Amino acid sequence: MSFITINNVWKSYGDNLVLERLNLEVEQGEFVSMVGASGCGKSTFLNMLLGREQPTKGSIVLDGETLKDEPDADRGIVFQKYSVFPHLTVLQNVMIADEFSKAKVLGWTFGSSKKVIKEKALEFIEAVGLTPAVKKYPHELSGGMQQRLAIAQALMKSPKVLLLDEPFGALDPGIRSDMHELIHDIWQKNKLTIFMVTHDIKEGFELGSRLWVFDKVRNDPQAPNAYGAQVTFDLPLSARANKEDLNKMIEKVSSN
Ligand SMILES: Nc1ncnc2c1ncn2[C@@H]1O[C@H](COP(=O)(O)OP(=O)(O)OP(=O)(O)O)[C@@H](O)[C@H]1O
Repeated sequence: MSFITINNVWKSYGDNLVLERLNLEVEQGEFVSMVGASGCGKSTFLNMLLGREQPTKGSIVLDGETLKDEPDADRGIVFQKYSVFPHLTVLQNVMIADEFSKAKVLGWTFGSSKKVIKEKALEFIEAVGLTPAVKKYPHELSGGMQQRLAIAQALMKSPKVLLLDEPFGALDPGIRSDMHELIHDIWQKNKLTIFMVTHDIKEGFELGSRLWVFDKVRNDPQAPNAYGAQVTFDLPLSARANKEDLNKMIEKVSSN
């Protein structure tokens, strides 16, 4: 059995059918990039993986268990908009991300467990390159640094699956490519399974080990909500596609 199995998943909101007939299998350690037109249901799909939304029909099975109907520590998420706490330092922001650490950070628990959490937080802070900023507050950080902080927070929960919803959409191109390196390294080192929504098809090709294109196969102009999107392309990608292959693949997907 695959690590994640998506069994005939349909999702609608009222009479708006957003996704239909999704049948997909994902192995542990895959990095799935997801692209598609605005409004075709990519975030909705991510929200179902997170457990924040339920399929209208069908099921999603993670590691042998049907997903519960609420988010848990198995799945960490990083959004385009930074989710850091403005009144906490970098270190406190990462420590508080630990599921059980809230009380400890606030001072109700002292001693060795707090020390362990701090050590773990410092490791992730180092992994995302924020060690020099450990005592800084979010308003003292650039956009890229805040996003690094959000990634460290997500990793702190040791998720089996990392969900990225346009994580680099708000960043400048130079910083984006640094972040690509970072997320690629984190993916490899932690053997994570990653799902990333992006509007940048090139980013999807560069970063993923697999690319899904969401699109509507059927379209009724008289009833635009009657049909949902499906995954119309499921392309395996080499570890890091070279530029020439990349351009060929982009042309192939863009012409469809
Ligand atoms: N909570 C909700 N209630 C009702 N409709 C919703 C809800 N969430 C999403 N939708 C609808 O589902 C459809 C898909 O939205 P979704 O945000 O998943 O698309 P997307 O592909 O991620 O779009 P974008 O690329 O613009 O972020 C849209 O028609 C949206 O209005």
